[in-house]
Amino acid sequence: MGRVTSTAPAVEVVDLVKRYPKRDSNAVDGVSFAVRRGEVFGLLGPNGAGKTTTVGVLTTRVRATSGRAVVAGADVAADPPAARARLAVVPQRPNLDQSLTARQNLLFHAAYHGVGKGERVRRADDLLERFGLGERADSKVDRVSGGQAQRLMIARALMHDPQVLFLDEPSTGLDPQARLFVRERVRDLRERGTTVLLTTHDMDEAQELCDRVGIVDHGRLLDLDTPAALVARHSDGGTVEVVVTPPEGVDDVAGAVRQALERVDGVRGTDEMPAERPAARVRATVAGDPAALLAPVAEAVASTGAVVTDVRLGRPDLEDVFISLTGRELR
Ligand SMILES: Nc1ncnc2c1ncn2[C@@H]1O[C@H](COP(=O)(O)OP(=O)(O)OP(=O)(O)O)[C@@H](O)[C@H]1O
Repeated sequence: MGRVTSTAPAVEVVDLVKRYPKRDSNAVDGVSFAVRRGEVFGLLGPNGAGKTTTVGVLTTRVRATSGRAVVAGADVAADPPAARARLAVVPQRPNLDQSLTARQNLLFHAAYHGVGKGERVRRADDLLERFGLGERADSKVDRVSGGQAQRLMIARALMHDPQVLFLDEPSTGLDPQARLFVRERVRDLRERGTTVLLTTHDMDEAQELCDRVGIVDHGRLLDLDTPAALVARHSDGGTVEVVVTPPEGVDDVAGAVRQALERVDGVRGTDEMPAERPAARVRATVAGDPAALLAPVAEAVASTGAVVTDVRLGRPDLEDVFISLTGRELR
């Protein structure tokens, strides 16, 4: 299939609104964003934020109340078949055909999308191999594990060579190993130039996988940028935690260390944390990057005569961004 060669975005959403019947608020409440071609883009938000509904509209499964959505140049409302030919979706819940083998699931999907016979067989072999399903190719799907089913759904989605792949909560419910495998496959797809739009409520997944992340809550897009830029914009600072051994004859080493740390430029405050006596653990809340304060913190501790035996940096992440934007935790 011919690829779109212009610089038009892979996905474009303008003022999208979806209100389900008999609901008194919008599930998607005026969302606009664009995904670049070749990008891995994440929608990050808690359950009920409107991520699945947004993907539903983009994949022609949900009809928008208003607004516009375009995938690989096809307007999803005006020309759903064109959109469906250029996109693929891996839904949250498994929807494989249980009566078919793994290979048959792939072949039927490709046949439905009009891929010729020789090409279907070639693609199925290639994808079964890439997704580590070679040995499972001729097993009935009801015998495969949850992780294998997820891999098979992604492989199936790729059978018609989509330009944009939608992954709805790709690693929810998977064990750590299966999760890792899915993440590696998403990175492969990026290298191959496939645009990926994924939804997640897992900030580690968003931070690790996505070139850019849109933070959604209550149907609204609160901010959108690279994970690093979001963190820089919405969370200032982190923590430096030190474990210290007191010098001979000092009873309140924690108090002395806290006093010394509070005089360090960039330290906003300190707390004493539980520790095994006679060691003490003190956490300093700092402005900016905590790594930049390592040297002055070490110096301040040394000035008390205590010896540092452990240091831990607490760097801000997308969870802090979410809290800063909404006042609530993501999970
Ligand atoms: N078919 C439906 N009919 C009525 N309300 C719905 C329907 N689907 C979703 N909703 C509601 O729309 C809102 C957004 O749900 P949506 O599933 O899009 O959120 P989400 O961020 O994807 O969360 P999840 O990860 O739980 O799917 C929620 O309040 C949900 O209850």
